Amino acid sequence: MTKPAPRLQAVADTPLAAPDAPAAISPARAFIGFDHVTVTYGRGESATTALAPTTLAIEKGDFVALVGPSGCGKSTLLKLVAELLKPTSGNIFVAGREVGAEPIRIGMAYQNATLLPWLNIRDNVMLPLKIVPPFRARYRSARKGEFRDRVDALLEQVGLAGFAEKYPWQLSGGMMQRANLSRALIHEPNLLLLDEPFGALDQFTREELWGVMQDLWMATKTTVLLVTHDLRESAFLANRICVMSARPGRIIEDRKVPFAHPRSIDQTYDADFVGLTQHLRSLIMEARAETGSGIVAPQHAPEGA
Ligand SMILES: Nc1ncnc2c1ncn2[C@@H]1O[C@H](COP(=O)(O)OP(=O)(O)OP(=O)(O)O)[C@@H](O)[C@H]1O
Repeated sequence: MTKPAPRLQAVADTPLAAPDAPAAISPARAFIGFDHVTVTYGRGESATTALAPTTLAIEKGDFVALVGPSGCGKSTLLKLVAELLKPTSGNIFVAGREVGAEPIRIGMAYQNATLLPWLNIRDNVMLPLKIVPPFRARYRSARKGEFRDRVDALLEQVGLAGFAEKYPWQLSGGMMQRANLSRALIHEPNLLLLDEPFGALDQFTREELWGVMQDLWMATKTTVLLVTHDLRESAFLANRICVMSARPGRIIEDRKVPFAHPRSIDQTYDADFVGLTQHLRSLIMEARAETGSGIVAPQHAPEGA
């Protein structure tokens, strides 16, 4: 079995280079860049510092997984990128500009599929095309047939062929998440933000959707930021994993995942793969132990183990 990588101590807001650390680039030149960003919620005695000074540079086309103890600031980081939250200090860059300077197309999917119950699946998935420029103008100029074909093609790609006319309540949880992912991707986002989108699914459905997500990412090469508690999921999908400390969160390790895509579920039981997830787990266990807080999802044991 491959030896787990050595534990790395981070002493500043920039993590020490892991053996497979991505090349260092300046946040201002990155596709997504965090430059000494902090977040404190509230004020005075009720203030909670969620994010300690964090510097991070994500390149276009990266699939980055954010893992760490519960409450360490992973979702906070996603909200900053989506401009749902402003940093308390520091600068955030998107596509080489200050966040918000030039809007980019963002797709989002969360743990609970937020499909509108009164729309069928096709109309749910079509929604961003009605709202987001430049598609909005084309939708108004009666290109609906073209968009309908586009939605149906994507539904087929995610395994929902024949379900376009169904309503969300007629689908299983896994099917709803397939539709949710389709809606997040239909408008060809430059950036996909995923906050535990597979967290509520059973293991087999989750693994199926990892395959769907991997295929979609390989086809589109959209930049993805995935928050997950499932370390196997992070190592299956991402080409880069950032591990965060307990709150106030900071990145304590930033490493490339050394396995070529496409990856198979069987591969996740290989010694190298298990070594990587064990290493991530030990980092998070140590981070949790520092504060006595946080929840780490158990690793899935190999079948028959
Ligand atoms: N609006 C808010 N007001 C006050 N505190 C908040 C707010 N949002 C988040 N927090 C706190 O900030 C910290 C980080 O929250 P965040 O949701 O980013 O963590 P997380 O790593 O995504 O957690 P989990 O893995 O459990 O989903 C937590 O302690 C949380 O309680």
